[in-house]
Amino acid sequence: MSEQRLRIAIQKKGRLSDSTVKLLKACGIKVNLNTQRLIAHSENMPIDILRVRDDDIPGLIMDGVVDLGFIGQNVLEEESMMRGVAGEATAHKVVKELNFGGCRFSLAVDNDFDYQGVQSLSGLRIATTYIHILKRFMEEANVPYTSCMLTGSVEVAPRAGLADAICDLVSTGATLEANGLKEVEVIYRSTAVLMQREKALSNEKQCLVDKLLTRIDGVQTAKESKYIMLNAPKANLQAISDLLPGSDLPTVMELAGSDDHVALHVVSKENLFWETMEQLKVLGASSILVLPIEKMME
Ligand SMILES: Nc1ncnc2c1ncn2[C@@H]1O[C@H](COP(=O)(O)OP(=O)(O)OP(=O)(O)O)[C@@H](O)[C@H]1O
Ligand SMILES: O=P(O)(O)OC[C@H]1O[C@H](OP(=O)(O)OP(=O)(O)O)[C@H](O)[C@@H]1O
Ligand SMILES: [Mg+2]
Repeated sequence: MSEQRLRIAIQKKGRLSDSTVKLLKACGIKVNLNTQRLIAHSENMPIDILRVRDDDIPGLIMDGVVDLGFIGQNVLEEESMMRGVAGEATAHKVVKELNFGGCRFSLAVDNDFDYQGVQSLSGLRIATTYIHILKRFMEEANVPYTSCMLTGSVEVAPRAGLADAICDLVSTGATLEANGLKEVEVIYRSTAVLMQREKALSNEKQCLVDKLLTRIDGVQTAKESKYIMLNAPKANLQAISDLLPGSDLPTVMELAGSDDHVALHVVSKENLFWETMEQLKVLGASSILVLPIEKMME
């Protein structure tokens, strides 16, 4: 691997992989990730993509072996605490928060457990993957407990008799429900982030990182924005514009053959909900189109 090429670590297979690969592609990085190879070289930029288990990504950045890494904040936090205890290097920079991988790290117990607050867990055994984040929470709450470290299938621990409670990642809550568990305490909220090694990069590499960060902003803003087109009666133009969420100034255009209606186009920073569309309709708007935006640069 050449020192001149930017090294980016991504999760090989799992919850973050698809969104990360999609983001890299949307940023214009051409790379063939259809093979099983650990390292993939971009065809159009001096970038190498390393595909590893997510647990390994923070360490690779903290040891300066890799320049950038896409990782869940929960894994980053856990690794930082673990290395802190072991006296190992933890320095890094979080250079971008990402709009995927959103989840919470929560305590959960059996549905029939009489939970009266975190004190109810006193002296019990809690299964988790992220033992340090759990430890910090329980110490702050001053509740003694025993931890049981499991790297997967944490939700089955109570039924299997391995633990009395669990602390695991939750998004929809479907996995908890399927295992007869209820969420009782959210102890950490996480999204995916882009992290960079602490030691300065060469000018060329840093320029490339800056370009990538601008492109990520462009992709993320575009994803949250919509291009809205509609026809509106001139009499209600102001009322209609006021209803459009977080929008820039609209473009108003003549409609061929109509004296009392105009076409209105606007980029909105938020999605347009059905309720708002119905209100627009009441104000006389018609032919309302809400279109996705692929890229943006402001
Ligand atoms: N249900 C979820 N919804 C959204 N994001 C999630 C969810 N579960 C986990 N995540 C986020 O995605 C990250 C990766 O989750 P995943 O389940 O793929 O990890 P893993 O099984 O540890 O993978 P690996 O094999 O790479 O170690 C988590 O650390 C968390 O930040
Ligand atoms: O609240 P939910 O939407 O049900 O999501 C929560 C589940 O998602 C994650 O696991 P994942 O499905 O990624 O599989 P894994 O256990 O193999 O990591 C997490 O570890 C939970 O088990
Ligand atoms: Mg993992």
